[in-house]
Amino acid sequence: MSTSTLGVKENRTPPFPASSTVEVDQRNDKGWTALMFAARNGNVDVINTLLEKGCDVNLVNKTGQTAQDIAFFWDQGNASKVLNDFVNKQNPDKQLRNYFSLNYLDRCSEQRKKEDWLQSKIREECTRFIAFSELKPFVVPLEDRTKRWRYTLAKLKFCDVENYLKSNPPVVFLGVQRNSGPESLDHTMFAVDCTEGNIEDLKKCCPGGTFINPFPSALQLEPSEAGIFAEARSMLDWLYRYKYCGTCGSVTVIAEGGHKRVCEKKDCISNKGIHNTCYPRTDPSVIMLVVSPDGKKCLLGRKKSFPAKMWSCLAGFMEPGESIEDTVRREVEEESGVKVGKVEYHSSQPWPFPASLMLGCVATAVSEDVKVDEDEMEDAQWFRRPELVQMLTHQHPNGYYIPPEQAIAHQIIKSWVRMTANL
Ligand SMILES: NC(=O)C1=CN([C@@H]2O[C@H](COP(=O)(O)OP(=O)(O)OC[C@H]3O[C@@H](n4cnc5c(N)ncnc54)[C@H](O)[C@@H]3O)[C@@H](O)[C@H]2O)C=CC1
Ligand SMILES: [Mg+2]
Ligand SMILES: [Mg+2]
Ligand SMILES: [Mg+2]
Ligand SMILES: [Zn+2]
Repeated sequence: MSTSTLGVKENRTPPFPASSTVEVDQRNDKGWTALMFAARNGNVDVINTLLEKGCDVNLVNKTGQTAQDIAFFWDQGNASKVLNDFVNKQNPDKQLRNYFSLNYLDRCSEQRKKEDWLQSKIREECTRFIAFSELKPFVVPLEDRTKRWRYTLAKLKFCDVENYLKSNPPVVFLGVQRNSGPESLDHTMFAVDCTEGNIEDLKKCCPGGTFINPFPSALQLEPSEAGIFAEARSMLDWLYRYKYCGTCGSVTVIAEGGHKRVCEKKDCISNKGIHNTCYPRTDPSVIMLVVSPDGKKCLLGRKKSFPAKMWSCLAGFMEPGESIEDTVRREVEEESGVKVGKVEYHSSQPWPFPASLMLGCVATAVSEDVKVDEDEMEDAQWFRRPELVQMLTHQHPNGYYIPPEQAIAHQIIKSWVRMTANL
């Protein structure tokens, strides 16, 4: 590739005088920064200098690639390493976590069986409670409206929820927030279901506090708390839905800090050995970007329930006895008629509506003809990379777009779009 394709002007203006300053993140007409060019050319010295001068390593060019993506794509090993190390140091979770996956609590599962320990923790001064009403989280709006995230979970004290606890509502032990430093204390965290109480009392303890709709408002929670919300909401939802024994129909009681339901009928078979009717459910689902056999297009669909103009990856629930690969092949063929060969795992995401675990994959199609399942889908179509870039950046001529960055579908699509050089 010639330099002009990358947007470097052939006839440069005279060099800058020694005393002048240059904006370190200056871009050309294709959105390329100096760091991106250095990454393209594997120039580690220039990369290090630019990083020292405080350039923004997270910027993307007009085709959605960061300097890191560019170095990786062009096989610039040393440049990739320098950029990866830098990004990892800046934010160790940035590359690894999907929204709803970042949960900083130590779940301390061994403590759940210790009823005395749980009871003493509930009353401790530094324990915090996250409240829900009808599975809506109690949050505090963030002051700074210019920021990307709008809410933080309200963290209540024992005295704030003491009255609610008297009526014995579902309570879930979520884990312990470990704090380092000599003075700092660990915070034990619980979720409490306040549906039956007077929620106005809570609002008095926490000025500005409000209950928000889990979907889509919870997608505006700070990402560092999204995983705690996911754990708490999926658990409370399970406790709410599974009041009766799945084996004999008797009433069950909540045990082990909310992580188990035990049948009251002593001789019920669910009280002998380990039974999956007693433990919280997780529903594995696959979500996949299907790539055409020539690697140039990918298949997106519109479920009938989607908002107008939004396209996303195909997705579907796993069935018992299926491997992830088999589910991907079956769901893609059911929904679009396209046959899939190779399936590669991308990443996963808890999806707490109510308890899915999305297993993200990239699948290679072995056929292209589309025959849409009209029961589930409104449409399915192949899209080329440039069109996906327009959808990612909300610049598509028809107004088409893909789900927001909080959805794993967005991340899988973005990572595929980035794996090319010449858009
Ligand atoms: N995080 C993301 O980016 C996205 C997540 N999703 C999620 O993926 C999941 C699966 O996708 P779908 O296309 O709806 O699946 P699907 O293609 O299997 O069709 C849904 C149908 O499957 C049946 N079904 C089988 N097992 C089920 C279970 N355990 N729970 C509920 N229904 C079950 C029901 O009849 C339901 O109507 C959903 O939870 C959806 O919310 C879907 C798209 C994007
Ligand atoms: Mg589906
Ligand atoms: Mg399906
Ligand atoms: Mg299905
Ligand atoms: Zn039973």
